[in-house]
Amino acid sequence: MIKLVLLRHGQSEWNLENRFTGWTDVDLTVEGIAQARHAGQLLKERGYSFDIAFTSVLKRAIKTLDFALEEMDLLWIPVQKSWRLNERFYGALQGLNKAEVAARYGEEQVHKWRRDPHEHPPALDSGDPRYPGNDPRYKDLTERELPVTENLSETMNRVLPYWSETIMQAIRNNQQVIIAAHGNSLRALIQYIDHLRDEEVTQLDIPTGVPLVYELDEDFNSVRHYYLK
Ligand SMILES: O=C(O)[C@@H](CO)OP(=O)(O)O
Repeated sequence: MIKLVLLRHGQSEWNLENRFTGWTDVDLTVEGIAQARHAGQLLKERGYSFDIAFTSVLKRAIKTLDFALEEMDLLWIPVQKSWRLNERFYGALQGLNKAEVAARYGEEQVHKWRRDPHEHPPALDSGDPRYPGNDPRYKDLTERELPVTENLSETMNRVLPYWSETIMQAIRNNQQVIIAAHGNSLRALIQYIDHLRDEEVTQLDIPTGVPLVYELDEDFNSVRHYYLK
């Protein structure tokens, strides 16, 4: 039986301020750090250990992983970072307050932007300082790969190659894996692993800093899943 641990980052500064975050590289709050440490303590108490970790190139996920691994005395394991595990790119909404956007465009529209797998948030243009093409960490991405907006289904399209080519390969090599990532990159992965319909993924909200264990059979079919609490 394969046990895969998924961990959404701890509370970030913009979770707290209720702002659309996406690829903005905001830090963890004090509460977020405590959540990450608690996640590591729980994993240790329940006997989990890891051979390799995967995370995004955003510090809220990287630090969450590090705090959790520190609690497990596993800071030494290899960590692979990929932009493919980044949060969904929220386009021109990044930085805006979710309640203020709802007051302006209506709750229904904001709900669609946030949870409809096929709805695009407004795009930003490549001259915008928030355009990732200006950020050295994305210098190896092609223009096609650099997003100006993303819906959940496009997030899934860039998460899945990393899952099937890199992470599944590590699992096949009998490595115990933890993935520390983001609300929407994990939702995309879970939709795929658990064969969720669009309506089901719309209902799925993953809490910050709580380890989510997926048990998979040898063909990577989901058998059951549960949060460690
Ligand atoms: O702002 C974001 O990037 C995400 C995660 O915090 O928000 P939402 O849950 O609205 O998709």
